Amino acid sequence: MKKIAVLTSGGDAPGMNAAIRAVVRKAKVLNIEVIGIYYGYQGLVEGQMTTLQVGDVGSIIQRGGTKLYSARYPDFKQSDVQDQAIANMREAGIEGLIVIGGDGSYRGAMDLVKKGFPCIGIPATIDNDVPGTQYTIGFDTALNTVIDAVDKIRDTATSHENLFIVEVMGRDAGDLALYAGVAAGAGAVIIPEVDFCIEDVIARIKRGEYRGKMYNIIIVAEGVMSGTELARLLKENAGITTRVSVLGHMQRGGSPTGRDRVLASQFGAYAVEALVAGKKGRAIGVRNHEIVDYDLTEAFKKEHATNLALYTLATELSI
Ligand SMILES: Nc1ncnc2c1ncn2[C@@H]1O[C@H](COP(=O)(O)OP(=O)(O)O)[C@@H](O)[C@H]1O
Ligand SMILES: O=P(O)(O)OC[C@H]1O[C@](O)(COP(=O)(O)O)[C@@H](O)[C@@H]1O
Ligand SMILES: [Mg+2]
Repeated sequence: MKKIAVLTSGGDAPGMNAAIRAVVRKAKVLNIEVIGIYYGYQGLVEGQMTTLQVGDVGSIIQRGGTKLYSARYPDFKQSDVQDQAIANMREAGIEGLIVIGGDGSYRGAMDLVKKGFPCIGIPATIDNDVPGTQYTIGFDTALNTVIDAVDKIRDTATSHENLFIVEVMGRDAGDLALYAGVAAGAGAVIIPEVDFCIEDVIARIKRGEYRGKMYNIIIVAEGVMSGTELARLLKENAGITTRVSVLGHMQRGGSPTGRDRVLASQFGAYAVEALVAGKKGRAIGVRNHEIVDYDLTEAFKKEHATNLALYTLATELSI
């Protein structure tokens, strides 16, 4: 293999740049040229690409976002659009593609594999919702961003004895909300993987009040409902007044944590090795500290499993 390409797709995640850097540098070690595709699948179809030299990925390991830009490009579900992407890559002499993204991006990659073009997926999304890997690039950074935000909200919540609802991203997954809830000591965590019961939330708040807790912080994952909706339910069902803080896209930004940088570096290098070894339609992941590869379809056909033991712990520790 003499020439490969790399792109970033879907929601950006801190650490994507570190993964791009690792791909380019590992490829250099193996004497392989790397083409960077701009704007994810859209750029692939429109032929927006450039050669990435070792120096082009200098000083990006510490930066959030993605140097290659990203896009959501629904047209990529169309077979003829995918054919165009493959034609562009073949014309440019590209023999394999590394896709850095989430479950949606993996579907696109698998379609290319089915059409005979080798692809490897690197999981990068703050949602941590890619089945088959315990962690995705960006999750740890986003988690620390949420923890920092909740810590700050706690300062004002305690000072004014207010009850706060913090709405956290994650699409249909509750990992970000759950891990942040444990790490920031939230009074309650509401995630899509556990049936929602307004009475339970109210009981939790009342129990806190009974033991003298005059403020509270409830973390709700966006996949369950919005913070505003939860505020309305608490008001209507128990007359409880809350303030709502929607953290929004700040959760996707910032300099990646050490953990995300290391993971991204390992994933990037491993993906290049996998392509060179002739693998195709494989997803890279981490399981019990070991970097592994597995069937790409497993990453979007299976359900993402959150850590329910951690949920139990969260409820136990926030009595
Ligand atoms: N079923 C699909 N078939 C082909 N391409 C897809 C499919 N789903 C998503 N994609 C491509 O992957 C891109 C990113 O997917 P998205 O779900 O938005 O983000 P993520 O990859 O982070 O989960 C989409 O904009 C689209 O170009
Ligand atoms: O910025 P957008 O396009 O509104 O997307 C918001 C979504 O993107 C995310 O930040 C990341 O999701 P993906 O990794 O699937 O792209 C989700 O947490 C959130 O629901
Ligand atoms: Mg996704």
